[in-house]
Amino acid sequence: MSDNNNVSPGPSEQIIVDLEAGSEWRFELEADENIALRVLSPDPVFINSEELPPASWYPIHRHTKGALYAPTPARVEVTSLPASQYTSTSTIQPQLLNLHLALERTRILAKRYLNDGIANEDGVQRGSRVMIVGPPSSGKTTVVKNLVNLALSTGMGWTPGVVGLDPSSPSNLIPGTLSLSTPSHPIPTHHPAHPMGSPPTSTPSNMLSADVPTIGWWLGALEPTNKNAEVWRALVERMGAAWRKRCEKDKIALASGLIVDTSSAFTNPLLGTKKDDPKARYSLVTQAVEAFGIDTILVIGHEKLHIDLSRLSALQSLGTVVLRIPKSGGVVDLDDNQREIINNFQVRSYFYGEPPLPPQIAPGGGSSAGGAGGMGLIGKMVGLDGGLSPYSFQIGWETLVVLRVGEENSAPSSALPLGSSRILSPTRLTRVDPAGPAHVVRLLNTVLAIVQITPQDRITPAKTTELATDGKAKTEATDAEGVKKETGTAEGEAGGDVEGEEEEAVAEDLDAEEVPFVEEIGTREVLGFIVITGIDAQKKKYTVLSPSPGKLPSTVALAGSIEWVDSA
Ligand SMILES: Nc1ncnc2c1ncn2[C@@H]1O[C@H](COP(=O)(O)OP(=O)(O)OP(=O)(O)O)[C@@H](O)[C@H]1O
Repeated sequence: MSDNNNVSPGPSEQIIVDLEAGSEWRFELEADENIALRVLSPDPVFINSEELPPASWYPIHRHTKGALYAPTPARVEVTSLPASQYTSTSTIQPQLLNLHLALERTRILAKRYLNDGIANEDGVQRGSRVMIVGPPSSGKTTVVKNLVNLALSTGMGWTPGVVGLDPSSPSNLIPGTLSLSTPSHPIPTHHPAHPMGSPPTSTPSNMLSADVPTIGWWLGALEPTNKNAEVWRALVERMGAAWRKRCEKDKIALASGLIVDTSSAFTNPLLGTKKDDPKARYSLVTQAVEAFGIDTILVIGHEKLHIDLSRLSALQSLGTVVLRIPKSGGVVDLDDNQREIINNFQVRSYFYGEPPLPPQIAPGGGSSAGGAGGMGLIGKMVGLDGGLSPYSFQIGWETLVVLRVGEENSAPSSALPLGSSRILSPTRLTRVDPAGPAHVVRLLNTVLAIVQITPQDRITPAKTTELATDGKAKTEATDAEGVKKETGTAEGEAGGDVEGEEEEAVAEDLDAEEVPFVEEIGTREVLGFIVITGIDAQKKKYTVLSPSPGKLPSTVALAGSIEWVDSA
């Protein structure tokens, strides 16, 4: 590590950072620090393996932590020097590059095999599927991003799948989501909100359409726990199936491989261990390996985890290779407060798009174009996505059907007759009763995931609480056998408000206590997200924020424990 003697004031008070070959310039931006960078030397400089465009300004927003990497001596101009910055020659970039080369070899062999039928002596038939695991703040997401950007920079046209199994730092959606995306261009590092790409743009037809095509599934919590493990398992199964389906149709996706980011909860050996198999260890890791066909697990740092996973018989029988890579010395340990700030930022940019450039770093050449009182930068700025215009409207309690998924949301067992126990599906749906005051208050500021409903998803009212022969009370949701045939399309019935006008109730037969949908809708991919920003108990209406004007694509929504208050 070296101190600031690599930083010097340049001509006309430029701030210059000189990087020696193979070194990193690391920075941590505080809440009031926004910077822009430009490369002055001829050789390339990288940020998370994306090459900085030569001579253009590259803005980096407040709260971002990261590093520039220079393989050869480089000179970079910075608009202002962050309070926390230093250079270091201890970088893991060479290890990441070696990994990338190994993955690239597999991709090329797989492509030859899939396109031209040319077999290879290693028997490679598809791109590698790699899962990164490690403790909190070990640099998992950063490693994923580097490997993805390295693959996307080769010019080979790869479209690697990126799986976000870390709902606390979701790739390109909002906290509480699991995602599968297929970026096709190197992903920039302008702000900490979306490490794997720009937030979705607002289009009425599909709220998840984005620079990076993404499918999302809603866990509604920031990490897997023993309570939501069954919902997690169901979601991961579905994600694995979505990736398999994609690969069946798309040989390039199959050859490009898959890179999976995981929750730090995966390091807990007992996470998801079931009562009927108490000896199982790392059961959610094994399940993800099976669901996605993972062939390589990369453990960051953590020696014991590496040994544990290498010895796990379930992984050995699947033939999964477990490798260990060093933790970068630059990784910043984020505290709860910083995580909360980033999570809020993620939700905000889902609705509002990229934040506008702060006046100090907006282009403007000294004019006021950069904003009131802004100095403005002279020179070209890299192209940025614009802001989005979300839309707020009111919708009736009866129109928006809010559901919760999972066992933990059902009534407490203490409410059952003495000596009874209930048998519940772990992914059962519970309708949030809008008339129950406690429920309604709990929904304020709640983020909801919208799910698509088809007529086949509707069922007749659930049969409930029948007494089993042993005298125990048994509660079951009605399953698809009870499908009620209806004629109209879901879209025709389930609409959101257009320009503030409230729609009629979805279906008159909705009883607040019953969930008239098959359980499977609780774990299917989501169409987008809304937030309940207000509740009018007298008029029985919610005020919701939606990313785009017009009809909601469905009025069935899943709640979780994710809340958001716009504090920007
Ligand atoms: N070499 C580096 N120099 C400076 N900052 C870095 C470096 N590597 C990673 N960081 C920063 O450290 C922070 C934590 O890294 P990252 O999010 O990749 O870790 P993680 O293991 O995925 O965290 P989580 O606990 O959320 O799962 C991020 O803000 C990241 O940008």
